[in-house]
Amino acid sequence: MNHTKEQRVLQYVLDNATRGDPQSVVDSIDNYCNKEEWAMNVGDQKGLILDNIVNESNPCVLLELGTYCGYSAVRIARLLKPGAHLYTVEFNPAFAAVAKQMIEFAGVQDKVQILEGNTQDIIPQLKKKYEVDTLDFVFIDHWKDKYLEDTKLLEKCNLLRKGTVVLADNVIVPGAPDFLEYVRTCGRYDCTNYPSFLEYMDEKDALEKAIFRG
Ligand SMILES: Nc1ncnc2c1ncn2CCOCCNC(=O)c1cc(-c2ccc(F)cc2)cc(O)c1O
Ligand SMILES: [Mg+2]
Repeated sequence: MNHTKEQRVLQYVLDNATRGDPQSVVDSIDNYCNKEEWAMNVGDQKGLILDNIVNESNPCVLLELGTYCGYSAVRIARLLKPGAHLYTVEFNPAFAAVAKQMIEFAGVQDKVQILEGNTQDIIPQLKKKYEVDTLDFVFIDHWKDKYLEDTKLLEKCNLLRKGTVVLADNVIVPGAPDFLEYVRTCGRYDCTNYPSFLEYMDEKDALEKAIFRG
C-alpha cells in the first residue's frame, strides 16, 4: 500500500488528475502538497518562473538533476516542442519508481527519460551512452551540496555551450552558497536571481539562472 509520502502523492494524482493531461497532474500534486503533506516539489510559485524561463529559451535537449516525484519533469515536458527531450537523474530508486508512474500517467513519457543513479556517474556518460552533444537547459534540484561540483563536472564534460541555461532551485532554502558564489564570480556565467517562496510555505526562496558564456 501507500506507505511512503511519495506513494501517497502519486495515488492522489491517479485518483484526481486526468490521464494524459500534464497540467492536471501538476495541479493535483500542488493541491495535495498544499492541503495534506508538504513535499519538496519546486511547486507552483517557483514553477511559474521555471515555465517562463523554459519558454523563453525554447530548449531541445534538457537535463534535470534530482527527479523526486517527477513534478518538475512533467511541468517542463508539458512545455517542450516536438522532438525535444528531457533527461532527469534520480539517485533514489523509490523516488524514481514513483516518478516513472507520474510521467507515464501525465503522458509525457516520450519526452522524458529517467536515468537512475548518482549525477557524478551519469553526467560523464551523457555524450557517449546517451548521444548528447551539448545541453540547452539544465535544472538543478538535487542535493544542495552537489550543485557546485556537478556544475563544474558539466563544464569539464563539455556539455555546456554558449547560451546554455543553468537554472538552480533552492538557492536560499536550503541554500547553495558555494554554487551561487561560483557562478556569480567565476566570469563564465551571466546570472539572474528570481526571488520567490519555498514550495507550499511562506518562507523566502529563490531560483538562480546562470547562462553559460561559452
Ligand atoms: N542523481 C542524484 N545524485 C545525487 N543526489 C541526488 C540525486 N537525485 C536525488 N538526489 C538526492 C537529493 O534529492 C532531493 C534534493 N532536494 C532537496 O533536498 C530539497 C529540499 C528542500 C527543503 C527541505 C527541508 C526544508 F525545511 C526546506 C526545504 C526543498 C527543495 O525544493 C529541495 O529540492
Ligand atoms: Mg527543490
